Amino acid sequence: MTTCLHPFVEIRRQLHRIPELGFAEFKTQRFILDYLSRLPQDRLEVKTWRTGVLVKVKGTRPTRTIGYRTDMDGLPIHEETGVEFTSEHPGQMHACGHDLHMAIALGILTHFAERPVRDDLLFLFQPAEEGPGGALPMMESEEFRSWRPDCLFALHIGPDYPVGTIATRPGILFANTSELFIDLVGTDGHASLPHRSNDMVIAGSQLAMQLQTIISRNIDPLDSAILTLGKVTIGTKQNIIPGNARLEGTIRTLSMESMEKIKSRIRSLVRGIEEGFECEAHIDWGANYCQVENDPSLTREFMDWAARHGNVRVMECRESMAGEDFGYFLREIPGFMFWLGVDSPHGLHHPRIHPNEDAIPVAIDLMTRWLTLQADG
Ligand SMILES: CC(=O)N[C@@H](CCC[C@H](N)C(=O)O)C(=O)O
Repeated sequence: MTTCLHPFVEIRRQLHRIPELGFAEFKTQRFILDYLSRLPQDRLEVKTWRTGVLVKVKGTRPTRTIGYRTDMDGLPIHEETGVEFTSEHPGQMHACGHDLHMAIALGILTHFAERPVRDDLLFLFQPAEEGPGGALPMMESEEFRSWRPDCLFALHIGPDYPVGTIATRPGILFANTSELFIDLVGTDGHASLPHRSNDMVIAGSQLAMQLQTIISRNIDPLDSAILTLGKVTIGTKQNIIPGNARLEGTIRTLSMESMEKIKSRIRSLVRGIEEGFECEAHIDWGANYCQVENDPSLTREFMDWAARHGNVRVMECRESMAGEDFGYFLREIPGFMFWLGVDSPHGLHHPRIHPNEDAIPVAIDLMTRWLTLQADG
């Protein structure tokens, strides 16, 4: 027996098959452009920027531009869901819901392409959210600046929330982030000659432990901050003293002050390791995202409206220590982001994340009505 899928669930599944990493979303961009070409064209204007897409749906009597943003990229994760629409790209997976985000954006866009409203609507398909960050360069592009919206909205799937629930808060929703890469360089040698080498196993593991003192000893306990080392690479063989160590991680804070303080402590501890172990060190901060700070009054208005007129249950949530480069847009343009409940037993970035697709029509309906309210006044 074949079941008839909701059209945007089908689209989500097609996108799920072709995850691509940041700024390599070539098939994804092609998929979106092909889809757009099948919509009524009379009110659509389409531009590309790198692997992203910008779509304007022209209003009937526009006075402003209402924006909606989705991200596009997948992650370097080997999928283990076992679904029949599993990733066709080995080692790459939509494990952060960007396939759902895009399907929802296309659903909303389709509605307005067929039923225009008074104001212009701008849909941003933004690449590279997972890194190195597409929001900031997209904002700086001529393509964006010439169509800059007056307000901007977005959602992120929330595996911890049931379908039919949305969660958000006025003010900070997502943390400041900074990647962290530290290289230590000592001297390789024979395992039996420690006095003639300079062992980076000892220096690197000392540093890994010392870094964990920063949050517990230097940050106000009532503030929130994280320093996670996700990868440490030292050595090649059990009887070789390795002269290189690489520590890779991420820092999360709810204020720029804490971020600066943590970076300053990292610099000091790394200097201490250089001095104490007579090695050389190099720190690279990688990609940095600013916090997602929801506009307080727009967010409150949305939460009250959704609770009364939406088809959803609305929760006021706590801040998340995840990062999102949507924060760069909200630094300049009023708007908000919210969690869309998708009730997955496995969380974001997990190889078995399995969002409940019933959330897709819920989000399309909710945001179509919210954007209509914004655009028709
Ligand atoms: C929603 C989500 O999971 N976002 C990512 C953003 C990555 C930021 C950056 N590459 C880093 O690792 O610091 C997250 O890991 O929170």
